[in-house]
Amino acid sequence: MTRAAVLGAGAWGTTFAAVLADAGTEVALWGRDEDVAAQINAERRNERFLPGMDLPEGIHATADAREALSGVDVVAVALPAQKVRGIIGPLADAVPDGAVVASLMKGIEVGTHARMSDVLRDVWELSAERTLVVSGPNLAREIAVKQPTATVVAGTDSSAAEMLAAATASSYFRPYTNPDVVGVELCGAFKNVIAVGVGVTDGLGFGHNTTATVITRGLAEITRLGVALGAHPDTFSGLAGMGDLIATCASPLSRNHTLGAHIGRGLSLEEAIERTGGTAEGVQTSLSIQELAREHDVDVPICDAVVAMLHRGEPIKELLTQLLSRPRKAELT
Ligand SMILES: NC(=O)c1ccc[n+]([C@@H]2O[C@H](COP(=O)([O-])OP(=O)(O)OC[C@H]3O[C@@H](n4cnc5c(N)ncnc54)[C@H](O)[C@@H]3O)[C@@H](O)[C@H]2O)c1
Ligand SMILES: O=P(O)(O)OC[C@H](O)CO
Repeated sequence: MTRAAVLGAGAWGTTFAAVLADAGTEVALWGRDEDVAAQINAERRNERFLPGMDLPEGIHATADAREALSGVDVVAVALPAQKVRGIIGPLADAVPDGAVVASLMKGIEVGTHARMSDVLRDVWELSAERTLVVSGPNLAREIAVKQPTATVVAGTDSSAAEMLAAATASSYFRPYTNPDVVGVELCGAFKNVIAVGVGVTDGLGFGHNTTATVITRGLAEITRLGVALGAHPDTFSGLAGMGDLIATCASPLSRNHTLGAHIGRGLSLEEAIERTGGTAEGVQTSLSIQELAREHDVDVPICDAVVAMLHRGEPIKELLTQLLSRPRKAELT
């Protein structure tokens, strides 16, 4: 039987632990809060991060990360993207030599512009073959009640990706493998920025035409940057690309979408973060994406508008006018 450790007992880490347990994988879930771990073990609930959701029996929660990591075949990391480097650094010697390590995170590190799998590789000195990414249309609260969904397990070593896919597959969770780590990971991070943008237009009271426009042109931005970074063009129309964009931009469960809607209704960034709760990665990742795009000479006007709104407090209506009055261009380039 495969043994897994999940680091991070927030909404997604807890849900992913349930996915592993339901697939027959033995799973230890690490969270820093002892009360959260105690409640998961005693009541099969994580009321702080996943209120109202029942968890399966097979999860052993602990506040001791070294205990969670001991003897596992798979390590899955679900921590806030901007904090993960500092949190996992001290655990480097506790990661078993042969274990594959998967990033479940959807962000790009500010300053370094590193994708999360690169942060894991850097901090834990992992080979590319041992490092995986899981990303797709995966809203935690839907999966926690076993609503059917699919995801992508990306890895350069197909046998490692297949191992994690087998360790997560169940009657409600269908993993596909993909060798395009760069593309899958960029999709997961960049879609959060686009979801903030769609949330803003919702908050302004605009309808489905606007939503569809931002999603579609957002996908064009993600694809342009991804291809410039060496990703496979087909990844962007797949589950991690279009699939996750639809889920995140359409659902009120998305923290990024919700945060954008608060901004569109006139809240400040601080108020929006407070009201949203949980980790809305698009806020900081918008800065990294904008800088990455500049480095690679890629045009990302929606991302630019999100950065201007969130981080420079520029008026939304003026930014919209600027977006719509840019020089016209052909859709196909
Ligand atoms: N929630 C989802 O539906 C979902 C789905 C797919 C991917 N993701 C991604 O997973 C990642 C985690 O998201 P989440 O939804 O679980 O976030 P969350 O806000 O629900 O949980 C964050 C977790 O990180 C822990 N944490 C924060 N700071 C810490 C520190 N200094 N030391 C130790 N632990 C710390 C918190 O205690 C909590 O357990 C993000 O990158 C997100 O984009 C989320
Ligand atoms: O709640 P969000 O906005 O972090 O989105 C959650 C997942 O990434 C959706 O796939």
